[in-house]
Amino acid sequence: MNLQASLFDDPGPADQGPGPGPLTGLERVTLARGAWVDLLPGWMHGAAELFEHLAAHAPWRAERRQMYDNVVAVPRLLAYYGEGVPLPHPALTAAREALSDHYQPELGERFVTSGLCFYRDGRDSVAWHGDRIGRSATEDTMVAILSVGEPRPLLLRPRGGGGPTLRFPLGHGDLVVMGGSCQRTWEHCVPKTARPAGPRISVQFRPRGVN
Ligand SMILES: O=C(O)CCC(=O)C(=O)O
Ligand SMILES: [Fe+2]
Repeated sequence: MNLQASLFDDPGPADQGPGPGPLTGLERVTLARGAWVDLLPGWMHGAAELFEHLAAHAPWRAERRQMYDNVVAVPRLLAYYGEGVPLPHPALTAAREALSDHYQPELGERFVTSGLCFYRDGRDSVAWHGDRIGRSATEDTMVAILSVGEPRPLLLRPRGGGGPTLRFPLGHGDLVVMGGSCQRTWEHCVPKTARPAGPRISVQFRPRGVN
């Protein structure tokens, strides 16, 4: 059999569309103050196809927020899927369920909500914050983030200072999970950049009551 024929005969993973790989390669980085992050580059297969699907089909909203005396545009597009609301691609459902199965023994519950952010270019960003609305203000929890599209750095620093800023470039199907006290004792951001930056979509999976 020649190579060409064998390639056409083999319905490899690429023919099955986007989907998450195994979570066996996860690597944990232990941070100070009871926080940690788990990392798995390239977890989502077909990440480019998934990016195109989400960019075209998620119900993107451009939000505006009161900022002191002004109403300003939130510098990214947002979409949100609450508990029980079907996700816009089966690869995201598979990702959420795989994460839930993997982390349930440690987390004690499942990931149920999905927030999406679309960073169209380097002017889009999210400022320093912890996801501290709800139970995460007082309890350890986890927020799992899948990134598709071009990489943008996710930065982490201890809340209130006292340590170096860590930098994780995330895109192309990469997974990061922030765990332990990370939302209370650390902050994260995706900074603006003057350098050319291609579009990135992040999908944040969270347990009930964590925002
Ligand atoms: O886009 C990201 O990776 C981070 C998004 C984020 O921190 C949030 O939506 O709370
Ligand atoms: Fe966040």
